[in-house]
Amino acid sequence: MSRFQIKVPATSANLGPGFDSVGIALSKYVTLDCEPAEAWYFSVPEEDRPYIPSGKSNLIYKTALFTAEALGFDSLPPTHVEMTNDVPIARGLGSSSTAVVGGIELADRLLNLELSRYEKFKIACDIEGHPDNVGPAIFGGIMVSNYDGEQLDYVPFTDGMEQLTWLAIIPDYHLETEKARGLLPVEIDYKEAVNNSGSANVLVAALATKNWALAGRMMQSDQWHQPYRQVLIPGFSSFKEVLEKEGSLGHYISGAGPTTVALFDEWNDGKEARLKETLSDFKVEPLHVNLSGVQTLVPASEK
Ligand SMILES: Nc1ncnc2c1ncn2[C@@H]1O[C@H](COP(=O)(O)OP(=O)(O)OP(=O)(O)O)[C@@H](O)[C@H]1O
Ligand SMILES: N[C@@H](CCO)C(=O)O
Repeated sequence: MSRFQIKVPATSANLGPGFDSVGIALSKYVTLDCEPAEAWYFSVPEEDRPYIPSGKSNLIYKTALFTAEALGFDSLPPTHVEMTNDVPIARGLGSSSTAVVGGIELADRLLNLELSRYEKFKIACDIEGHPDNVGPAIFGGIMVSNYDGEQLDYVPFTDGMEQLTWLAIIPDYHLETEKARGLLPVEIDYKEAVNNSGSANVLVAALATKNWALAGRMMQSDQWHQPYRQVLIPGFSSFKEVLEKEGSLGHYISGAGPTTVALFDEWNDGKEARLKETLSDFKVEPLHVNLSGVQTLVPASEK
């Protein structure tokens, strides 16, 4: 085995009413530089060490082993994985998906599995439970998908996405997905569900036909999860006025939160400077679509 590098994009899930079903890959990355070693070891950036273990309890390793075992192998060649992480942990930008998708890619490479993207997606869904983050992290672009525990149906699309800016408004605290899911109701009224499903359908049709203004409006119409989760995001109710003043088409809680993402079809330095000043309690980062999904790169000297 030679040295190689795996690069996995961040993702933003739900996009409002596309709950557990719609997601986009964005221009922030976890990079894993891998080389043969005597024993498994993950070099984790200092600020992430309280949350990401360096040994075999690391989610990347656990996922790689799960993948290997699912394919009939009982071990993986020991590897030193040096992680560079630009995807903040537990902020709603798909950090756990970067680990899951990175782990599958790692097993694929170490054991020459040559899994298809569909096979990787299926394994990732079995681990993550829902497809909306792992799908775009594997394929890039926007992914619309459904997984019922057995059947995985999906439609990726990328057309026209490059022109959009997805502004991430990132608080400086963690919110674990498990906690944010714990706030959701067990049941929902039939009429309300029909209405929510209608909003999600219009969201997807608007994205597919590049009707960005309508897509933005639908992002804000969500009633599946945002009304229940807003309480965990101080300041969320004040974003609308601030963002609309700068021409935002709509905004939503990214994944399980606490990051909010706002959609812009026109972006410039002036908007960025003003929003950074107004939203100074948050890290404000303009992001763009990632079109490739996860990639493995082998240095020319190792080929
Ligand atoms: N690079 C990584 N390597 C290993 N484990 C990671 C990595 N990044 C995240 N994790 C694991 O995933 C957990 C965070 O997952 P969680 O689902 O709560 O948040 P998220 O994926 O960032 O948010 P969301 O799913 O809403 O987008 C961390 O506590 C850690 O256990
Ligand atoms: N769809 C998921 C994304 C976070 O993993 C949620 O909102 O809980």
